[in-house]
Amino acid sequence: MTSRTQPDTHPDNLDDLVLHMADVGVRRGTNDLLKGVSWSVELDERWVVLGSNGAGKTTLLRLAGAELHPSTGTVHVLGERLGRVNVFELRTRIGFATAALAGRVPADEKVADVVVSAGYAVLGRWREEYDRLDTGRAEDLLKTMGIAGLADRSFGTLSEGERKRTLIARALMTDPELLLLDEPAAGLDLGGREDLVARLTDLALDPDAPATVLVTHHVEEIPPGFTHLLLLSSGGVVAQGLIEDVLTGENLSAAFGQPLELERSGDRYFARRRG
Ligand SMILES: Nc1ncnc2c1ncn2[C@@H]1O[C@H](COP(=O)(O)OP(=O)(O)OP(=O)(O)O)[C@@H](O)[C@H]1O
Repeated sequence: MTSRTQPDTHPDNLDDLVLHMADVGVRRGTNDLLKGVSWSVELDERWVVLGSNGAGKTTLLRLAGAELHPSTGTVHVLGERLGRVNVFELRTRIGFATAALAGRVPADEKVADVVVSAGYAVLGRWREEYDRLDTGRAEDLLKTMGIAGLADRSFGTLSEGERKRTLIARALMTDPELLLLDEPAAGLDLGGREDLVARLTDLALDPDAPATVLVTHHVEEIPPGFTHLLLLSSGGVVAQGLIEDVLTGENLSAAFGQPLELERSGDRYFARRRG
């Protein structure tokens, strides 16, 4: 089992680290949602967080998004320690695309406005005046995500895949220093998934793109270009490090609690139960 050297509690290279967690636990009642998690993400890294239902992936991402505080241990996000920083300011530097956010977008909101309103940290355009630079950037992002033609449609009329792409465009609108994507391919059909994987690969390979963390249940959804993998199980880290080192049948079997074999085809991965 491969594991990167665990970071210290007080890293001296904090400036190069987008995320740094040291021996982090999140406890609710008697449940440990996360325990003993130590993890760091550098500026140019693109991480996949993989694990079964209930493994703690969303909890980990919410810590990274400064939406949650740890019960134990320390979390630094963009050099700021949670608990000692104004999280409202910190969140403006983070792009976060989640299904929970999709549920809060008003159904009659125009797609272009869902994206552009991120600059004002609001959902639902009201009286803000957006300048030409903002609307131009929103148009470019919709184009990058392949949905420029939907700019005037209302969000409620979009398919699942179109909604996911709109929310990724919104997450990128503020030019964030950290991009967090929670199960971006969940609910997509095969074509939609493959299209999204290709777009996320383009993003991963763009040297100007922010450090990115993508949560998924499926190795098939790992976009080529992503560099690192953290495997979670029952709130703990099974393995972490470079994808080519960490993504093995042995580690997957440990993370998902059953004998799994992994196949690699080109730069994509496939997994199935052994035997
Ligand atoms: N407030 C809470 N109180 C108690 N348990 C909680 C609370 N919030 C989450 N949990 C539990 O913590 C565990 C981890 O949840 P989390 O949403 O982080 O998992 P996940 O890996 O994202 O799961 P999924 O893949 O199903 O979305 C789950 O078993 C969940 O039921």
